[in-house]
Parts: sequence; C-alpha cells; structure tokens
Amino acid sequence: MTELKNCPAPAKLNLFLHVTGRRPDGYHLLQTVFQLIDHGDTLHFTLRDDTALRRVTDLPGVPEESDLIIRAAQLLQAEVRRRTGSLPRGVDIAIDKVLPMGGGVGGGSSDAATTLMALNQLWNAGLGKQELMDLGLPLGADIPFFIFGESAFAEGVGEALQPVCTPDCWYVVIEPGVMVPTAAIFGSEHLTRNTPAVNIADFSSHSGTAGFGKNDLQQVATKLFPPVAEAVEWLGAYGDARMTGSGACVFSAVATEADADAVLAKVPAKWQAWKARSLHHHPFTAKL
Ligand SMILES: C[C@](O)(CO)[C@H](O)COP(=O)(O)OP(=O)(O)OC[C@H]1O[C@@H](n2ccc(N)nc2=O)[C@H](O)[C@@H]1O
Ligand SMILES: Nc1ncnc2c1ncn2[C@@H]1O[C@H](COP(=O)(O)OP(=O)(O)OP(=O)(O)O)[C@@H](O)[C@H]1O
Repeated sequence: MTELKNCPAPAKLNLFLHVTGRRPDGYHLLQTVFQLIDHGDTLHFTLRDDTALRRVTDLPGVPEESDLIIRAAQLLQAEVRRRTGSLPRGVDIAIDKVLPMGGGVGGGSSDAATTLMALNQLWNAGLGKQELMDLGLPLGADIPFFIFGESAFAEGVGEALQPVCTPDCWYVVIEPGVMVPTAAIFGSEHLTRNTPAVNIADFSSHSGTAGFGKNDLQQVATKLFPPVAEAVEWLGAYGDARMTGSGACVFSAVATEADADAVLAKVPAKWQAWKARSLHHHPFTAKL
C-alpha cells in the first residue's frame, strides 16, 4: 500500500464540560462527554521516496511546521525509528479543511488522530490503540479520544475514557465567527474550578429536554467574546443551546434532519452554521 485517501477526521461536541480541579502543572481536571458527529475534515496520505513529511495543502494561519498533522507524523516516525532502527518513508499529506479553527470542535486534534492512525497503517508500524493514544496526548488533550474512536465519558485532562451511550439525534452548530484561544479561557481568574464530580450513571440516567450538566468554560468565553454569547442566546430560542469545548461554536440538539433544516433556514447571515448527525463510532477506526 502506498497511499490512503479520503481518511475522515470528524468533529466532536462536548455535551457537557465540568471543570472539577486543577493539577499542580496548571492543567485542569475535567469531566465531559465527547460526542462524535458526521461533519469533519478529510485527509489524504501518499508515501514519498525520501523521508520528508510534507503538508501539501496551504492552511492559512497554520505554518506547516506547527501543524498538528505534521507534528503527529513526526512523533510516530521517530517512534518507529526507535523501535526498528530505521526511519519510515516520508509522506505527502493533503487536507480538505472544513472545521473551524479554535472552534471547540476538535479539528486540529482530530486531524492529528487520523494522521497517527493512517500512518500506523501505511508504515505497518503495528502500534496498538493505547500506544497511539499515549503518543498523541502531549500534542493535544482531545487526541486520545479521537483514537479511542467512540463517544465517551472522559475524566482527567480528557484522557481517561469510558464508552457511553448518547442520544441518536441531529445537531445544529453555529460558528460565531471568532477564534477562542483555549489557554486564555482556562487561565481566566473568573473560571470556576470546583464543580462537584458526577459519574457516568448520572449522565446515562438523565432524561429530559435540557442537556445534562453545563459547560463551565462558557461563562468565561461569553464574557470575553460577545459573539459567542449572542449565538447562545439566539440558538437558545430553539432548545438547550450551549458552547462546545472552549468555544467558539455553539450547538443545540434536535430530533430530526428536518428540524435541523428548519433552524438553519433562520440563522442570521452573519454566522456560518451547519447540521450534523450524532455518530457512535469514528468512521475511520471502523474502516481500519
Ligand atoms: C477544552 C477541550 O476542548 C475539551 O474537549 C480540550 O480539553 C482542549 O483541548 P486542546 O484544544 O487540544 O487544548 P490543548 O492544546 O491540550 O491545551 C491548550 C491549553 O489549554 C489549557 N488546558 C487544556 C486542557 C486542560 N485539561 N487544561 C488546561 O488547562 C492549557 O493551558 C493548555 O496549554
Ligand atoms: N491541522 C490543524 N487544524 C486546525 N488547527 C490546527 C492544526 N494544526 C495546528 N492547529 C492550531 O491549533 C489551534 C486549535 O485548533 P483546533 O481547531 O483544534 O481548535 P479547537 O477546535 O478549539 O480544539 P479543541 O476543541 O480541542 O479546543 C488552531 O488555532 C491552530 O493554530
């Protein structure tokens, strides 16, 4: 095999996100449910004759050397050399970028996770799922989840994962048009860091029209970025609307695709908005 084309990198939504504490290194302890959705980027990998790792698509604002795709590929290439003594062949990586950056939908993390899974296959590297998750974690807290490959209840900094059953539904997602820097939200003096711990059964047994729990990062993000507050308020007229991750995207669950279309038809033109269906499993891990 010399190429892997059309590899999906789906987005995630954080159905709730509680900040329950802070580690001595400054990272925050979270509890969240990650929901995979059928909207995302697509990556294409082609082996080269040398050992260079290249992104062949321009991504405005993200230089090649800092792209999580390239950094993930470098990590795995070095790991393979450590294990086998030889450097695997280089790769050209193309990306169809759909997901908003700094959107809270995990785009960069998902691209990196798909890269690790694809190159593990193309290079016949033979790393197990947990080994790939461990390799990805230092690059981004959400990367282990995408490799885990199914909707999950997460603790720790997002790396302690358990599969969880989530509703079959559609989501309307609004991009408020701002990029929210994750570190600034976690670093805010206004962030509450003491939400009492819940357990997976509390989430699973929750039924009701409003979502379970809340997103503790939302209060800080809406203060710093008024367009996020405006999107929460607008979408809130159609259901329980909340922010995903550290923002900026805002989502609401609806029962059917027709319901999603009805809301999308009314979204003010100043915002990008889209619909997505909940997924139980990652479409790429299912293919591997
Ligand atoms: C908030 C979430 O979107 C939930 O899914 C993610 O945990 C954020 O993941 P991410 O965007 O990949 O963020 P990372 O690149 O890992 O971290 C960016 C910065 O956010 C802060 N950070 C992140 C995750 C975490 N559990 N505690 C933190 O304090 C740290 O200052 C870190 O340097
Ligand atoms: N392949 C990539 N795609 C998107 N962003 C990338 C990529 N590589 C590096 N980045 C950098 O990472 C930052 C965060 O990107 P990302 O799209 O993952 O944010 P996010 O959706 O807020 O993630 P999260 O939900 O994990 O907080 C971007 O602002 C960008 O500078």
